[in-house]
Amino acid sequence: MILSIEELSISSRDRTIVDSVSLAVREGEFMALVGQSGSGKSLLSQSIGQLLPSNLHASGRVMFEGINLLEQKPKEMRALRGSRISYIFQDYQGAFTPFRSIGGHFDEYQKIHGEKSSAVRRKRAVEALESVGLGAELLRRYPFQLSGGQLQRASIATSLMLSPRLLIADEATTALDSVSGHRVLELLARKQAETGCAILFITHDWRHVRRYANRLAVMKEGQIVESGGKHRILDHPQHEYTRQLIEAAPVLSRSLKSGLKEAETQ
Ligand SMILES: Nc1ncnc2c1ncn2[C@@H]1O[C@H](COP(=O)(O)OP(=O)(O)OP(=O)(O)O)[C@@H](O)[C@H]1O
Repeated sequence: MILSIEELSISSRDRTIVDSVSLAVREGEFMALVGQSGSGKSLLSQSIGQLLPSNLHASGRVMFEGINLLEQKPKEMRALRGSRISYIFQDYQGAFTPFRSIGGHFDEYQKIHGEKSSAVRRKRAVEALESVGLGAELLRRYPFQLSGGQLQRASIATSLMLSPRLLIADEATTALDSVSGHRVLELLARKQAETGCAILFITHDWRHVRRYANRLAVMKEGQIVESGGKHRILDHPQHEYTRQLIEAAPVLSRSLKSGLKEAETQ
């Protein structure tokens, strides 16, 4: 188990938003987290990296490589984030400062994580860009000179540069058109196969669940109502809410065969 969330609750001053959730992510697996808007998926994922808004408090345990992340000091968490645990967000544009070149971002990221040699930083940046299908010439460009899909790929390259063991992707493809979104997912799946990192993938898109996930967890009103192997849940959902979600997903409500065909042509 790479990540074990045990009885995690997240509360504001006047309400409990995530209520005693337990969830495990295994080494190297692709775990999808689904559920209606506002059910607490993003907050759950933010709590793993101590990224919750300051008015919210997390309790319980978030065990990663033998340590409870909720108890780590901010400095220790900063060292872990980006190196052992990485995030990819929907708002990838927010990850870039407008007037710093793409190369500048890669450089800064590595400096923060202790790489002192500028030659090594440059080499790694080029490799990282190439690994997501982008050329070294992009290093000199500024964020506004890249398309949405290119920028998201550049942000993924940054997230994967230091070979994290856990990648948390919160609606990473939502802001992209379906072709770019599909490319990003293919890229993530390929990088996962190469590096063996686990992925916790938050999505509303059941085509992605169908195609890429190994296991999934379904969240409703701050609780996980069902989790397990993808095929078990998609073919034999136990919880009424899961059934409703699957029925509401246009691709999945048809037969498996046509659902797959549609996903493949995206
Ligand atoms: N800083 C905050 N203070 C108080 N409540 C918050 C705060 N941030 C989020 N919430 C509330 O917590 C609930 C869960 O939010 P969260 O963003 O985790 O949902 P989600 O499942 O990720 O939704 P979506 O699928 O739309 O992204 C929502 O009701 C939201 O309004």
